Amino acid sequence: MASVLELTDVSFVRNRNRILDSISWTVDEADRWVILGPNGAGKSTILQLASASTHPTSGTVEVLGERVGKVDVFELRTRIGLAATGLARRIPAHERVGDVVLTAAYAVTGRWRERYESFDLERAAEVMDAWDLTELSTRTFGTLSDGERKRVQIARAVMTDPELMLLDEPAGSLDLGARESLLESLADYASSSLAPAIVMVTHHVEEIPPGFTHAMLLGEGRIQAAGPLEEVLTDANLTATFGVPLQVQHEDGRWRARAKRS
Ligand SMILES: Nc1ncnc2c1ncn2[C@@H]1O[C@H](COP(=O)(O)OP(=O)(O)OP(=O)(O)O)[C@@H](O)[C@H]1O
Repeated sequence: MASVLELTDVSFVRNRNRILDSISWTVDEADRWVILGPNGAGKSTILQLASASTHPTSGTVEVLGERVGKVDVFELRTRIGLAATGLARRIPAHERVGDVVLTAAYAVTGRWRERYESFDLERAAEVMDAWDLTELSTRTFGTLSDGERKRVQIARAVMTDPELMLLDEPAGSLDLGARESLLESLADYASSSLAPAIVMVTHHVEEIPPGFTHAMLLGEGRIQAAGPLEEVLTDANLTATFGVPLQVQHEDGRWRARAKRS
């Protein structure tokens, strides 16, 4: 099985702060990973490295077989789907939903003079249908609810058929109904043999979509545990990572965690 992402002994230091420390991690093409950890653990920084948006201070990052630092990152980024809040902030509020998805074909936000081919238009329609956005296609991005915006961001990332999909807290700030419906869509997407490798950052085990295969627990910039979900999501590992006694349950493909009663 080919690896799509390989971090070898990666450290990332900013303002003398060691944000990531000696991270070695491999993602294979059939993997669906979740990265869990407390605030400030370094989760989003790992996604920035994986999306070739930044370089490690030491160690090496290989994305889709290309070594970051030795390759044209603009070309490489077109092969990566990224749905993150920072990116969503760059989408103009007046942009129509259909155009937010379509403009991913040119890796731009804000439709201008690009000439779209009929296959771009067909692909955008297909993706909007799969992510329940067809009825919203003429609405402007600024008028959408948080849940709808998350869907649009993911659809935009899916649009270019990426070889690696990176999702930063896709269910963060969603109400229960919006969360459940998004998780269902993510589970459908993840279950397709055509879907790329997926790495999703979250704070909550409840947000792990059914069908995800692996977990990394990150604490203070270090990997606390990484591997198949069932091996990693144990009471002991979650307790050590989040610093409170936790009890984890797994039922019907979903995970739950709560404080252990003494
Ligand atoms: N450019 C920077 N300079 C200094 N510190 C930084 C920089 N970027 C990130 N940090 C710090 O690195 C740590 C990890 O940040 P990161 O956003 O990766 O964590 P996270 O696990 O995604 O957090 P959260 O769950 O709160 O989103 C934080 O303490 C953050 O303040």
